[in-house]
Formats: sequence, structure tokens, C-alpha cells
Amino acid sequence: MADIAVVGPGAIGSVAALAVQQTGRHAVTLCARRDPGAIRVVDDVTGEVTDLTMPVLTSPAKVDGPADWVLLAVKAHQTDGAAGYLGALCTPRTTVVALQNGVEHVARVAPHANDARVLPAIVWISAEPTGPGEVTVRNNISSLLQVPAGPEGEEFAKLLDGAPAVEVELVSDFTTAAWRKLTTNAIAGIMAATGRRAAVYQREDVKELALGLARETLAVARAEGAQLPEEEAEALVGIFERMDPDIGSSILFDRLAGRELEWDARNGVVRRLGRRHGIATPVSDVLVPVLAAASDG
Ligand SMILES: NC(=O)C1=CN([C@@H]2O[C@H](COP(=O)(O)OP(=O)(O)OC[C@H]3O[C@@H](n4cnc5c(N)ncnc54)[C@H](OP(=O)(O)O)[C@@H]3O)[C@@H](O)[C@H]2O)C=CC1
Ligand SMILES: CC(C)(CO)C(=O)C(=O)O
Repeated sequence: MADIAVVGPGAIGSVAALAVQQTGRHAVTLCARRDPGAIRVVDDVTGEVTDLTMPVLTSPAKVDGPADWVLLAVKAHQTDGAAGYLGALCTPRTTVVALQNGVEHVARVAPHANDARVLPAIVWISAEPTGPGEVTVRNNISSLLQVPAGPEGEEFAKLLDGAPAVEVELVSDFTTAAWRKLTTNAIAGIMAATGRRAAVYQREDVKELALGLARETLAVARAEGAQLPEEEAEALVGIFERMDPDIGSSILFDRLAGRELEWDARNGVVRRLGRRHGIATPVSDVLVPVLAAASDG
């Protein structure tokens, strides 16, 4: 049995907590910044509804000791704000799994983690807050978590082994996998900019914009060591074209709720690293300020 803390019981945190609960063999605690009340997870394919039954803390001061595992599921821009929990939960024997989008998990989390091991995770799950204390998982997309192959990744896969809510995949070329996911996140920024769900990618003008965004993101990805050919752009935009038109994105849900946006980790990074490599990013040069301004609104 392991002592597991889920920091950030939002959409992804709730799915992660459900997976731990499904194993039935670990002690798990939700670490929130306010009482989220009862949380239930709905599977939109099977209609199954599962209530989360673990205890909830609402302040790092209530942490009574270190955790073996921390599943960190706050938004990237909320990581500094979660430093109190990380400081209270982490020791060098802890593993923090960064269940976040982006390609900068370790650099973002490690400074707060008391020399704990930080395992970056790519989250191929679509989970939407669909009501007070309710998260709906769009399981016709996937329920996949990708982590770097190696001892920590193998331990994480074993930790959640047998949980139907998630599948853990070990990947040997994590850089390529992370940049492939980042490119989908960059494309999803168009949802936040337009305030529209995946149906927006049926527009020819938006498709062209998404292709340009994907192509520049992949050029930066290759400069960062990802093995992603130019034609990957059409494949990734195609994911959005084929998506159910009512599927959204976490950055869209924040936009619609008037919350701060995770724009820098998902879109700003393309511009930042593009400049470092001398790669033009004309679409990001327009989209990033639009998202940043919407975030300030
Ligand atoms: N949702 C999705 O479909 C997907 C999301 N992702 C990524 O997963 C990560 C998490 O996203 P998501 O679950 O959607 O985000 P949510 O906004 O749903 O959840 C974030 C949670 O963290 C909590 N939180 C924020 N700051 C703190 C803090 N200091 N201490 C404790 N809890 C805190 C929030 O609390 P509060 O309610 O008070 O704001 C909220 O419960 C992001 O990087 C996202 O891009 C990746 C793939 C898909
Ligand atoms: C579901 C998906 C892939 C869409 O970008 C995502 O990563 C998110 O919502 O943050």
C-alpha cells in the first residue's frame, strides 16, 4: 500500500483520484485549496457514475506527514501556488507525478518538491467539469497517461495497475511524445480564442490557421529534439476535425468560466522556444497575446 496525495482535485485530479480508488490498495487524500464538496466522476460512454470517497484537506497546514506519491493536477500556472502542499508532502523519497500539459513539467515542479523525484506525465484524457462536484470523462477519446520509460515510470504503472479509469504507457522517446501532445494543446488554444468547442475546426479558415500553428509548433519541437515530421501537422489537425463537435478543452472551460488561462505552458512556450531557436512562429505571435489578454480579462 502507498500513501498518495492528489493535489488539485479538479477534472484530471478527480480522474487520477478515481483510478487510485479503483485499485483499492492505497491510502489516498485529496489536497484542495477550498472544500470541493462531494465529487463524482461520470463516464460519458458507459454512463457509470462513481463518487470519490477519500478524505479532503483544504490547507497544507493540515498535512500530517510526507506522501509516497503526489499526483499533481493543478494547472501549470497554479504550480507555484501549490508549493505549500508540495513542501509539506515531499521528501527525497517521494515521487511527484506532474499530470499537466506542456513540455516543462520538471523545471516547473522540481523547485518546490524538496528533492523528490518528478515524473512528467502526458495526459491523453478529456475531462470536463459538468456541474458542481461533477466531472465528465469523454472516454471515447482515451484514458491514457504517458510517462518516460524507466524505474519511476514502471513503479507508477504498477501503482495504478488494474484501475479501469486510466492506462499508463511507458514511452522511450518522451520528448517526441510530449511535443506531439503539446502541439494538440497549442491547436486547442484556438477553442479558447474563439470561445467555441471542437466544431470550430470544421471551418476551412480555422483549419488553415490550425495547420499553420501546428507546422510552426512542430518546427520548434524538432529544434527541441522531437522526432516529428512536417506531415504530422495534418494528422494532428485531423484529430480536431474528427473530434465530436461538442468536445472542449481545459483551456476553453477556463475561458468560458472567466478563469486565468494556461496560455503560457500551452501556447506561449511555442513562441518562447521558437525565439530561442530563431524559428518564426507567426500564428503564435498573434494567438499568444490574444490568449494572454483574455486571461487577464
Ligand atoms: N481537463 C482536461 O481534459 C485535460 C487537462 N489536462 C491538463 O491537466 C492539468 C489540470 O487540468 P484540469 O484538471 O483540467 O484543471 P482544473 O482547473 O479542472 O483543476 C485544477 C485544480 O487544481 C486546484 N488548485 C489550484 N491551485 C491549487 C492549490 N494551490 N492547492 C490545491 N489545489 C489547487 C483547483 O482548485 P479550484 O477549484 O479552487 O480552482 C482545481 O481543483 C492542466 O495542466 C491541464 O492542461 C490535460 C489533458 C486534458
Ligand atoms: C483534451 C485535450 C487533449 C484538448 O487539448 C487537452 O489536453 C486539454 O483539454 O487540456
